[in-house]
Amino acid sequence: MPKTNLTLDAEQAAFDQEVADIKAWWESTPKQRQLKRPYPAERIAALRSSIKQKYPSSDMALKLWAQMSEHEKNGTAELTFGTTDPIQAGVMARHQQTIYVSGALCGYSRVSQPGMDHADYPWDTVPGVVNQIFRSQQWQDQRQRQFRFLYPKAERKGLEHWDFLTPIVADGDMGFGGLTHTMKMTRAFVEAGVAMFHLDDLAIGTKKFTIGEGRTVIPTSEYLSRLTAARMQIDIMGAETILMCRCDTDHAGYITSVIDPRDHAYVLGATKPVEPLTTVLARALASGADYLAAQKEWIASAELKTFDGAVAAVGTSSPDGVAAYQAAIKQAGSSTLSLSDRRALAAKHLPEEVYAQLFFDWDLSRTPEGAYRFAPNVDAVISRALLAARLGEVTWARMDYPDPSDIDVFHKAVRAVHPDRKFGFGYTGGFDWLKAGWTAEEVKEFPWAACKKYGIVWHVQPIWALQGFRRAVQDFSYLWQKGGIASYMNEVQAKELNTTYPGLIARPVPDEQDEVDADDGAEADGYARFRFSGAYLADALLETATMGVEGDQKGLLMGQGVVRGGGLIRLG
Ligand SMILES: C[C@](O)(C(=O)O)[C@H](CC(=O)O)C(=O)O
Repeated sequence: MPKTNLTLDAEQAAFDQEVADIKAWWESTPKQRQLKRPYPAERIAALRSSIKQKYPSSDMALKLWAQMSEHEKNGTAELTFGTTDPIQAGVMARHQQTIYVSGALCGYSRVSQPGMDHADYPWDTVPGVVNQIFRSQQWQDQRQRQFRFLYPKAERKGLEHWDFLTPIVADGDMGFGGLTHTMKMTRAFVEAGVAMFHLDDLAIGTKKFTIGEGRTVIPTSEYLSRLTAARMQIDIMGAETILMCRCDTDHAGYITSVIDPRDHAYVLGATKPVEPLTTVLARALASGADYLAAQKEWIASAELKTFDGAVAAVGTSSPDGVAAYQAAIKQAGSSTLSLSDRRALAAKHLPEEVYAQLFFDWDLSRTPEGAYRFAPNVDAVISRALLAARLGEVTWARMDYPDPSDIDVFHKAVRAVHPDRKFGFGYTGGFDWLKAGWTAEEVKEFPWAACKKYGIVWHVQPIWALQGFRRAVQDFSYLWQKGGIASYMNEVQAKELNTTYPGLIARPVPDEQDEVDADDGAEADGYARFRFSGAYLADALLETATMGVEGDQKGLLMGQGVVRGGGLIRLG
């Protein structure tokens, strides 16, 4: 017995309509048109549930997209920083257009078991923090709105009016597992209200670059599948959520697999017939020898090189053969050539006796975890970013070091193919710009110059709450310890009571000015505190909820008359 009344014809018609709607949506805006999905609309329609939902994430994404487009047009940029705290996020609304929820910060402080930036917390941790911040933004927005409507129209123009609904950009790290983890995380982000999140190409469980061990990335094909999984989930939800394709290949030290020929040019192998590294390391461990020293010694003995490097080294006696090889791989599309294609071209272009001396073995240098050694250059990052660009609207090449040449070459190369591309840029806490070759003047101008020159419209200092907030807390803790309540009163309270933070103004509603002026000082102070706490929103809610209650009972229900003027909505 069928369990639904839907006829086959009606089911098909609804499906066909859905497919047509999806196709029209994908063609409807430049934001959508730049995406080139590897799957058809029919697939997405079939993967959807029949209940259509609308997500605030779409509103926030479109708002962010408009902000970034405006920056791009005007040669300006958004500068934000990382936080995980709703209160800080609310204050940021004054000068920032976006909020960044950093994975490193979440792992440090928003989990039951804190740790460093290793992305080893559950996949729903960052979406959970985004959700909390987004709800608090909505509350701030609601509180401000109600406060504003305590004033008649003419007087509202004297009040500061902030946009608390600041689009949230979040750290999706490497998607936290297999593709279905990535989809679940994506769904959680969309449901949480995120405007944009980034996904990178780091390997799962090996994010440890912040302690200098070298990053491990995944093959290009796996990175693209990861991004596709996220895009697909966003499409299934019919959302506008922006996907930022972050690439961490710059200076990565390892790659998990060599399944994708597009990575082969950068994989290192032993060019001497040495023992496998794993054998040497196992022996060192068994004998109690220094593991790192054994590894270092092995690396020196293996003379690690890329295959092209090995060809160049062995071919010093045959510069013509090497040049012919290099020309051949260039002609064949160097960045996509597999190792066996390269070997065949080396055999063809090097003299026989030179080719016979060529030794290259990338298995010998695999780590005990099975990863291959990797030596990518900026071209590798460009190739990945170009392939990823069709799946996400914004690009970020995460760099360990602000190398002026890499920054320049990377952005120009991607823009040469996608002239309208928007980029994000992250500053790590340890960037030493002057050491990297920038002048003080260039550093000062960087955020704005980078927009005009490269289209970098969104800049983030992700870990401000580690460096900047720590500093602020230290300063205050010293002040409080030394100066007690007097310094609190002068340095904190006095400034805050005069704050212009919308809706937290210690200012009475105009109609009641006289009443307050007539009050004795204590009451007036109480009134100010009442405003400061923002309690008027609760009073307005109570007042509205008790509108049907008569006479004296009303005062009781509303809590000893605390509502005095606080909740009355004046529309004028
Ligand atoms: C942005 C980042 O992913 C983060 O977790 O905040 C980190 C920050 C950092 O290490 O400085 C990153 O860039 O990987």
